[in-house]
Amino acid sequence: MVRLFRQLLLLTGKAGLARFIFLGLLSGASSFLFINFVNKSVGYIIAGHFEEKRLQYTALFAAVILLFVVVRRVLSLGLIRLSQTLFWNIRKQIIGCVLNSNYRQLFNKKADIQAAMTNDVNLLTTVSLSIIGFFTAFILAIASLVYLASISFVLFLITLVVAGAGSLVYHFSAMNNNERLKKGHLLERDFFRSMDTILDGFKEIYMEPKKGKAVYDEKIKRIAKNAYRNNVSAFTGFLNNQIIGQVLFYILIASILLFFSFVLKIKSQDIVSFVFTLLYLLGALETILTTIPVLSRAMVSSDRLLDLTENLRANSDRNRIPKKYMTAAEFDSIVIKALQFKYGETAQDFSVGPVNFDLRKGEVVFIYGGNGSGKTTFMQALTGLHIPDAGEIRLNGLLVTNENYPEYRSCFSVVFSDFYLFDELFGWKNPDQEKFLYYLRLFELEGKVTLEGNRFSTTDLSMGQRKRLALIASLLEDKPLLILDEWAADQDPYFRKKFYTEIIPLLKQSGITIIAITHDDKYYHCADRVYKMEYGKLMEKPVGEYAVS
Ligand SMILES: Nc1ncnc2c1ncn2[C@@H]1O[C@H](COP(=O)(O)OP(=O)(O)OP(=O)(O)O)[C@@H](O)[C@H]1O
Repeated sequence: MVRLFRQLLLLTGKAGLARFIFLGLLSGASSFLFINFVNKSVGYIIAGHFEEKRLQYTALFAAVILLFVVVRRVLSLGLIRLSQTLFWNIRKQIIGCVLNSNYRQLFNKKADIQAAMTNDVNLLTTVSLSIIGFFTAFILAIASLVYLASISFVLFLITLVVAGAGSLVYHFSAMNNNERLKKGHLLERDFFRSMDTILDGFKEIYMEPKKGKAVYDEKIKRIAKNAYRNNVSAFTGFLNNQIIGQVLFYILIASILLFFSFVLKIKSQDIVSFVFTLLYLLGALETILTTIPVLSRAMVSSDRLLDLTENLRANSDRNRIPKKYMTAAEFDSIVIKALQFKYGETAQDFSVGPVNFDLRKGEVVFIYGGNGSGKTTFMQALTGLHIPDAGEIRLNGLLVTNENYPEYRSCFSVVFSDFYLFDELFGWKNPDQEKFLYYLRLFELEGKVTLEGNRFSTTDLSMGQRKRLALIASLLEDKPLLILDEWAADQDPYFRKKFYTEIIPLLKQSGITIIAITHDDKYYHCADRVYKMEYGKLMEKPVGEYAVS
């Protein structure tokens, strides 16, 4: 609650919040004034001298209705704006944190982020709209209680005892319900995970519907069943509370009419006013009680959102935009000493290193090795995607540290084996069209794709062509180092030959330094140096071994 309040305060500022509170008070006051005028009018009507008050009360009713409309309009507009600002601010904040977060940490948080972006943010913003009703009802309830005390203090005390008993029941059951709501959120996250499995693996499911049925039966159905049970008991708990609250009030009203009015000898006019105000109080309490479950869910959502942003921030590696980009001409060397990287903490977790490795300007280096030997892991540690656990990296003699990692990473263009082909050259406003056309010819994609502004006309290409386009996009970035992870694996034999024997020498000639992970031993002679990765250890192999036979 406090965290949510702080978040709101950040958005509204102190003056803005004071304005909302003032308007909320006015809104509650206008509702209370209305009841008060109704009560008074009824009193005058019962007493038989309403005629002389008719004009005065016409004006008072008109004024209070006008006040109600104006205050509600201003308050509603303010809250709609606030809820939309909250909605987009939280989304932007989360995306900002995602963009700044550590690659390894982010990997495990996909489902959490998706659930937060859809469920939690939506809930939080819709609840901010129901706050008007809640706040007005709250003020009305307080004012009604004060009014009740002024009519009959004894009846007021009895009302307080009944309200207190209702609140206690509510409080204890709400704690259980909130736990259930938290569990509901966890189930929602599991649901998103399974949804991802279905959407990402749809090709495989389409080919073998048994897979889809198994995911449906074993995951979706189980989650739905658990979520159904959990949510039904949470909401039943809230509804039961509501019913208990209402029944207590009905008993109170009936007791006042049938019993207390005679025992306490209260004037019939006061009894009418008391019961009338009690009915209004009941309405206000009903609004409060129905809004509380939504508020509780919003509180859980807001806690989850704040936990997520705090967690993302804590794991941020401040992946800022580099202050300076190195050109190919400026690049001289990368020297790596005793680099080590380990996934996780246990003895079973795979590790790479210690690796000693150096790379000079314009070199072409190939790395090969069995599946799972650690080639990609090494490449990810070399490029700064994974931060090494030990050892040092020097770029042009300068030690790479946490402070200059962004500049270091920006020296590499990478085409990952599981690359993502952006349909726009994001971050490059005016790409060099001539260079693009040159590469398009070189990679034999002419007539297949064009560059419109910085957007590709299409990315609906074959896998091999998509990889060629991804490489072109990387080359347009003009980085000194090019890293390729099994790039040629999807190319046909003709283009594979062209890639190793023509394209790589051309790129080398233009000053680009290349590291390629490759299983194409037929072309290892095209490299200046060849390394083998085995169980996380990198060993240099003589290139002569791979001379063309
Ligand atoms: N995200 C990860 N978390 C934990 N361990 C991982 C992760 N990714 C890979 N590994 C482990 O690291 C080892 C090396 O994986 P890596 O991808 O580096 O191998 P590779 O040599 O590139 O293999 P391939 O030729 O199959 O692509 C694997 O055996 C795997 O157990």
